[in-house]
Formats: sequence, C-alpha cells, structure tokens
Amino acid sequence: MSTSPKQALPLAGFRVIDYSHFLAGPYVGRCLAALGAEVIKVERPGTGDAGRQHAWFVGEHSGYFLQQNMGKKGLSVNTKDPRGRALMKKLVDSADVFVENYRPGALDKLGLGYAELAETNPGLVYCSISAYGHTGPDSHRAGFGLIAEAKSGIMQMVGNPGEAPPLLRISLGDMYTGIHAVAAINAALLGRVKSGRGQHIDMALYDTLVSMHEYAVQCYTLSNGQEVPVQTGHDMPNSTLYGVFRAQDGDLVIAAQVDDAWKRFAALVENNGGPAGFGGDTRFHASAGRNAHRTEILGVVKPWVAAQPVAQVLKMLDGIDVPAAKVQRIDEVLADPQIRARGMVIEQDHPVLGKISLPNLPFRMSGCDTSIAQVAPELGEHNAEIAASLGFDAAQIADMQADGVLYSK
Ligand SMILES: CC(C)(COP(=O)(O)OP(=O)(O)OC[C@H]1O[C@@H](n2cnc3c(N)ncnc32)[C@H](O)[C@@H]1OP(=O)(O)O)[C@@H](O)C(=O)NCCC(=O)NCCSC(=O)C(=O)O
Repeated sequence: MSTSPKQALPLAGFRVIDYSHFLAGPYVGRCLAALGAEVIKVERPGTGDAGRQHAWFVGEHSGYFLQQNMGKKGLSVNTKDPRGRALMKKLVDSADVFVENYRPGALDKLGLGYAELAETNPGLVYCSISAYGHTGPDSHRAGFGLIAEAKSGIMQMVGNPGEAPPLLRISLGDMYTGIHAVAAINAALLGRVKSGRGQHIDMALYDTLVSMHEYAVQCYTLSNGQEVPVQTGHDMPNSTLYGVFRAQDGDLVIAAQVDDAWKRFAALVENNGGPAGFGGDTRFHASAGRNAHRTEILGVVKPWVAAQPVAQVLKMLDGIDVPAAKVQRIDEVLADPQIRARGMVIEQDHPVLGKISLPNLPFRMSGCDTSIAQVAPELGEHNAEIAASLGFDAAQIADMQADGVLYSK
C-alpha cells in the first residue's frame, strides 16, 4: 500500500487548535502543520489575528500573516457569545493540542482555560505562551518579544559600548519560545501515549530568552558576581577571533577562534601583507592568550581586512578552511544557490495574489516533505466546514453567521 506524502508526515491524524495571534503562537501552529497536523486557526470576528494588520502588505494581505499561518484552516468565532463558546468546546473536545498566546487569564474568562477544557478532554496537550508565564509576580502583564529581549540581558550585551543597544529585527523572544513550545508539545504527545493524559505547557518569552544565554549567566555566577558581560561591539572578548569586520566594499564575519584555525589564519595574514612574526607569535596560539591580547590582535586584523575587497578575503580564508562569510542582504540570501538547493523558499498559489514566495521552515526529514503548499486562510474561510463537521446543521450555521457569532469576510 502506498502512503500519500501527507500521511507520511509524523503528525498526520492529530488535530491542533491554534487559538493564537501575532507571532509566537502562530509560529507553533505553522510548525505543527508542516509536520502534518490538521491545524485550525481560531480568530476573533471583525479584525481577526492582529497579525493581519502587520506589514508587509500585498494589496490587503499581510505577508506577516501569510507566512505564520500557512497550512491552517480558518475559523472566526466570537467566543464571548455562549453559542460560539459551545462550538469551541465541541471543537476542543475533538482536538489533541490547543495553543494560545493571550495574556494569562484571558482564556479562563472565555471558559477556554486548561482546567476547564481538560475536564472533558483529559488527553489535551494545552500550550500557553505569554510574556512572563502563568505564575510569578509579573504573570498578569502583557508583553512582546522586544520586552523579553530587554529584560533578558541579551539586549544589554549587544551593540557598541556606550551606545543604546540596537533593535534586533527578528523577534527572538517569540521565535525561540515558539520553537521550544513545539518541542514540548511533541514530547507531551509522546508522553500521552504512556499516561493517557495531556498536560498544560506554560511557556514564557522572558524565561526562554534567559534560558538562551550561552555564557553570560555562567560568567556572572561562576565568577561569584565579579563579572557582568557588557556591550563589546563587533567581536567576542572570550572567543578570539570571532567577529564582524569591515572590508573595502562590505562587511564579513570570520570564525578563527579554534586554535588550529587561528594558526592557519595568522600565518595567512603574515604571508599576505601582515606584520612579520604574527603567525608564529606563540602568545596567540592558545585561546586564553588570544583573549588576553585581543586588542593587539584586532589592531592587526581590522586594517588587514579593511584594505581588501570582501571577495578576496573570503577566497583566501576558504583556501585555508577558516569559516567566513559575507554579511549578506536579503536579496543575496534568496539568490544563494545553497538556499535554493535546500528548498528554503517555497512557492504557493494564492487564490487572490497568484504565486507567492515565502521562507520555508528548516525541517528536512528523510521520510517526508514538510513544505506547506496550502496558503494561510482568509478570516473565517472554513467556518461552515468546521461547524458542520462538529454536527451543527445548515440552519444553525446560518443563524450563527447572521448573528456574527461566526464571521467571514
Ligand atoms: C499580545 C498581547 C500583548 C495583546 O494584548 P491585548 O491586545 O490586550 O490582548 P489580550 O491578550 O488581553 O486579549 C484581547 C481580548 O481578545 C479577546 N478574544 C480573543 N479571541 C477572541 C474571540 N475569538 N472572540 C472574542 N474575543 C476574543 C480576549 O478574550 C481578550 O478579551 P478581554 O479579556 O475582554 O480584553 C497579549 O495577548 C500578550 O501579552 N500575549 C502573550 C505574549 C505574546 O504572545 N506577545 C505577542 C507576541 S508577538 C511579538 O512580540 C512581536 O511580534 O514582536
């Protein structure tokens, strides 16, 4: 018996209720859809997910929404109305996973909190994403990725000393929390096979970013509070040479922080116009020595790179197997044969917009193709289909639609 590509996906047969907005929650639903789950995106009537109002726009469609909600069905229901709430209860009873990223308490007020839903669906894996989590003194507060970046200590370490830190143009808090939520949800689904029970997963943007520190927390705790990481601009003080450099015609990064790579790099610099003895200088041969003499090393490397075009430096570093890369613009990224070969840009057929290209997720799995062909839904696009599948008849659906309990454009 042959298996269709959709059936081969690991989460085929699982139903996910994606009661989310903006970025973190929608990203989770998108990942679960890519992995094969049936994902039903639930939005409030009228405006729907606030992500629909986020740039960039193609006509009336938000690219932001199209990207994070691909592969989902669309239900728009007023869950503040008793009929809408009853419909939601039925829907959740049929589901394996529920994902939400509202302010803690908002879903309890709607009768859609974990405790209430688990009473009739004990196997439900319910994932909440919030700014601060559902416990602790700040749990009631709303927040965005930017807030978590500032609070987490990450922002304070980036940028040039003495300057206000830059704004990262990726919402790290949302994306990393989403990725961790996907991992936790999949583990809870596996755990359910043994226990028969689901559970509540309580993810916080702030927690996630604190957990992502690679060395800053250790630096402080293991030095007994003596060292607090600070802004260091374009390189890493505890990992020399690892940083961003300005060449004649653009910027590049060099990763020559491993001892052997450093020796090859330093010899190359010496043999190509750098100071005599630079390659053989044993003070720099081990990591600790390089960190201790970082300023002296940068004093040689910066002007050496600055005097050459990016391509020339990259060619030389490629020749000695030292990882380096141009700091690319997005048009260069999308044109990159490597990115094309990996299928990292997917094309979808949108009924209104025609062909659209969006970034793919990075899952590459030998048993299935996780690229999503189905575009993000219009607001309430699948209302009738979903309500009918839950046992509502045509008259009931028409009444709910007429009263705005179910909403579609
Ligand atoms: C994103 C928020 C700041 C948005 O705050 P608010 O606009 O105040 O939204 P709230 O969460 O308080 O919820 C708004 C109200 O909508 C109601 N609501 C929701 N869905 C429905 C439906 N279907 N029908 C009727 N009413 C609804 C809900 O009950 C609330 O009602 P009332 O209770 O009556 O008000 C917050 O939701 C939040 O902190 N979320 C958790 C963290 C998070 O995910 N942040 C955004 C990530 S994106 C990001 O950071 C980035 O892009 O960067």
